[in-house]
Amino acid sequence: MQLLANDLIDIERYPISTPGSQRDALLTRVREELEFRGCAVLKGFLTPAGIAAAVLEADGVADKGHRSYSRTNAYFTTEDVSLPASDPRRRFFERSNAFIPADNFHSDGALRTVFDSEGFDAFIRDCLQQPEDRFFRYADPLADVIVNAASEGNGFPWHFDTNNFTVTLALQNAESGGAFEYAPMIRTSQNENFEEVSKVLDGTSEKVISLALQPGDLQIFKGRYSLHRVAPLAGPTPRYVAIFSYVEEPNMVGSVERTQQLYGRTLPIHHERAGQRADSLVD
Ligand SMILES: O=C(O)CCC(=O)C(=O)O
Ligand SMILES: [Fe+2]
Repeated sequence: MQLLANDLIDIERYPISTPGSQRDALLTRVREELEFRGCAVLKGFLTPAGIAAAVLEADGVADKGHRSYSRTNAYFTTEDVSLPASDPRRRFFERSNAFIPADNFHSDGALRTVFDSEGFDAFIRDCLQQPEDRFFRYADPLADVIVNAASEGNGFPWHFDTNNFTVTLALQNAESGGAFEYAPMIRTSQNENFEEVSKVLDGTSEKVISLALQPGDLQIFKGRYSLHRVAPLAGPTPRYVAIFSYVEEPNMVGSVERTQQLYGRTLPIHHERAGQRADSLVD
């Protein structure tokens, strides 16, 4: 049976591809949330049928998730012992999440049916108020559409994203825990703000916001500048979140090191394009 985007997305509530006052009002609300907190949520973006189809798709490829459960710092870099031990670049945490790489999600599956639906990219770009020449899909064939499958344990510890803009679709929650926590706009492309980053890692920052997302919720998030994590979780049910990534530069892919860590493999494109970045943040 062919999946149709209009059955998967609640288009009555979220007419993302229909110009008009309802779409305009939605854009106004989302832009405000993005401006003040670097994050906006569209509750119930997927229909119940959309949630069911996406969970079925994720379950079907869950065994393709890379489960290295490695220790990572907020920057996905290897340890630099020349730095003081307290430096946030030397603070490593355990992960308990596996990423199901993008090449497991096919164009006729639920996730790409939503992602590739007419007007989806344009709506996200409008929300983010990005000019056309500063808004591209992440060109990484292992990472443009992935599922974060987190099982009991530490979740996905504090980190920054390489891609500028992340769009997530919550699909399934664990029995407990797994909140999305973030420190809005804690760094800029000019300033790493290691001091405040350390406070977040220590659990002493007052900047952290916690969101309990429900299956079907769409979240737009500026993850390159906002330190964030999936809080520890418990119970036998994996937490599934689909992630669609966008960047400000064309042709951008993940670094070799990060791709190897997250997906357990790299492709020639990761080596060919190593180091192509618009900024010089750590990663
Ligand atoms: O699963 C989530 O809610 C977000 C995961 C995340 O931060 C990431 O994959 O970079
Ligand atoms: Fe992230």
